[in-house]
Amino acid sequence: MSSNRITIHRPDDWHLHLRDGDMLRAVLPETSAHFGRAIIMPNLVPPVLTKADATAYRNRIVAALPAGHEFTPLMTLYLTEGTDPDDVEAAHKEGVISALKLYPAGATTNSASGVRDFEKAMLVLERMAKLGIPLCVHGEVTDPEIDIFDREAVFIDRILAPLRKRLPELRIIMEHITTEDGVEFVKSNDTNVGATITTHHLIINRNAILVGGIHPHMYCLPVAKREKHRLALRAAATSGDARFFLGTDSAPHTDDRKESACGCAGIFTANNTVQLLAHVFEEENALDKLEAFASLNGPAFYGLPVNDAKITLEKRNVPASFADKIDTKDGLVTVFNPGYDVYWHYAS
Ligand SMILES: NC(=O)N[C@@H](CC(=O)O)C(=O)O
Ligand SMILES: [Zn+2]
Ligand SMILES: [Zn+2]
Repeated sequence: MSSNRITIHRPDDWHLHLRDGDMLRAVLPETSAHFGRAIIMPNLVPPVLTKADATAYRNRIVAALPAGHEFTPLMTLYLTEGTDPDDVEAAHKEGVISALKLYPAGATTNSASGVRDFEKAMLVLERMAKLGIPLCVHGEVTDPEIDIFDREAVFIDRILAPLRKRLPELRIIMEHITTEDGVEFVKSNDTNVGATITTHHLIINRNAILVGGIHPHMYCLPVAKREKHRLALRAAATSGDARFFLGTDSAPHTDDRKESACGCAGIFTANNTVQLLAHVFEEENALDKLEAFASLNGPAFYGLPVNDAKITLEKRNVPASFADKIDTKDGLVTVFNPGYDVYWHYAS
């Protein structure tokens, strides 16, 4: 493979926020232009709770797809203490859902209906383990005494490790890992545990949020950590280890809600992720591992085929240009800016 040109199977996004209504219509094309499939997060207001909710949401997504875009939304249900195991089983057997999503109550955007008492979710989790339905986890504790930079590591110790012991057959994806602890936890388990890694957590550390002023467009949850953690994430993503795969966590919020006294968490990367990843993997001398991370490991974990289509990226001596804002009827959404030019383009 020449280091200036790379052909890979079309990528998928294993963690994506599309929202609904006007926002959905504005952001969906930015994903469907690049990705074959995406795991669609259920944290709408109100959340996607049942098979019927997921079916209706999937139909709204498909209806919003631009002509000519080939894209399959993979739906999830939002796990609550009231989730009905029989509804989950029916949604799985009818092919409506690909996973359930666990939000500790209060951990992140629209997580108020999440789980407080994990005992109350055990019946559903046991059914999922039996049926092989994966659990996507937002892995942060919400205990106010725990420092925000420690919340992922503490979640692993308090919640995830005990859950693994209790239900070793449950397939778990630690979403958007941000720490060396997350990487080590995945590696110390078998193939029933995987993790998604975002584009932005491979690029920024916490300085990007706080140095030289406060940068609301660099704020997401879990919050970016110190540099050693970014390096651990880079090593995991570029290792080829099948348990690590791309989940952009592209999460649109309008500028007025980000640039505020209490700004929302979420970074939008749908439209520049693929080119940014080529840049990152080249920096790590690992372009040959890009396909595993973006296109192969995710489908393997979810038991799905790899996309037939291929894409070719090439490095040119002119920078790629990306929209820096997405125009929506709700307002502008700022796109993640890595702070440098990227020379990777789709080959025409
Ligand atoms: N990642 C974020 O900072 N925000 C996500 C929620 C989430 O994935 O935790 C969102 O819905 O905006
Ligand atoms: Zn999350
Ligand atoms: Zn998310």
